[in-house]
Amino acid sequence: MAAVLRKLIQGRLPALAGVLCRRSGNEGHLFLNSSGSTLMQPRCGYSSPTESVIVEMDKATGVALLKLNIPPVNSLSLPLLTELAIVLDKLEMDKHCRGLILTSAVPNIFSAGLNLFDMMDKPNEHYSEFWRAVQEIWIKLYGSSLANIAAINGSSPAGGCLLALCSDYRIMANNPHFTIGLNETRLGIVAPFWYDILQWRVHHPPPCLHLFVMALVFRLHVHHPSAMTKVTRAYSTELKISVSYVKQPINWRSHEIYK
Ligand SMILES: CCC/C=C/C(=O)SCCNC(=O)CCNC(=O)[C@H](O)C(C)(C)COP(=O)([O-])OP(=O)([O-])OC[C@H]1O[C@@H](n2cnc3c(N)ncnc32)[C@H](O)[C@@H]1OP(=O)([O-])[O-]
Repeated sequence: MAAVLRKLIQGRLPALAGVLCRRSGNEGHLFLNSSGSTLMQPRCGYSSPTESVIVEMDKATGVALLKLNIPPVNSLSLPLLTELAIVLDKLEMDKHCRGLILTSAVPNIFSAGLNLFDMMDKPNEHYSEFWRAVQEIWIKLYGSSLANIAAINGSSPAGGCLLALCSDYRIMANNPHFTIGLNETRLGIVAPFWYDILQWRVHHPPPCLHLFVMALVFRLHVHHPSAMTKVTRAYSTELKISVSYVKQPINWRSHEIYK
């Protein structure tokens, strides 16, 4: 993974001016608490159970390791989405940061996708706020100037798959028990049309190409390589077109509709 990341971060644009996250000489773990403020901890620090996004910044490489840390399944609740958005903003503005790896601190689970309880028995205002937060994450990850990798170390259905697709590169643990894909249709949830845009980000075949194809076929798992190969061939034309759009920056004005 280190080699992949090194390759990806080559050519990273000079860091943005301004550092939102002020650091002392004590580089190491950076935690974001529920109020959005950061707490510096020594490199060998540990995460408090209440920290939902843990950031371990490696000063030598400029790579931040982001670990989702909401047991039992890292479901994307409004607070978690909000925290993640704040972390991404801070890293984007951190002149030391050149790339990030998104992974999970919860064993066997990357993310169970959107928190189902945020999508039921709530007032309409909540749904608006929740969906806005979902789209913010997509826009921030998709539009990030940092090289970003999803290290998928567990199951990653639905919105978890979205996080992976937003990244520049995906690496998934080879475990037959880990599943990934768009299962939300079973719940009556239709993937938004902007999911299509994610195909533009798919490059570096075959791993992320496989993942993209998985997003197109319902409940196809990574450990079915022969099925994957067939589907990949079937979509090869579309994928070639997609590659030309890789890293296409977001035009915020034209995406007003998503806000
Ligand atoms: C943007 C595009 C559109 C996206 C749409 C979506 O993402 S829609 C979302 C589509 N996502 C899904 O449909 C996810 C479906 N979930 C799964 O496939 C499995 O839970 C698993 C493979 C993630 C983990 O398997 P496992 O055997 O390791 O664990 P387990 O199954 O025993 O669950 C442990 C606890 O977590 C709870 N919980 C789980 N998910 C969610 C959730 N999303 N939310 C809230 N809670 C959730 C579960 O109820 C249980 O709670 P309990 O009873 O202990 O109080």
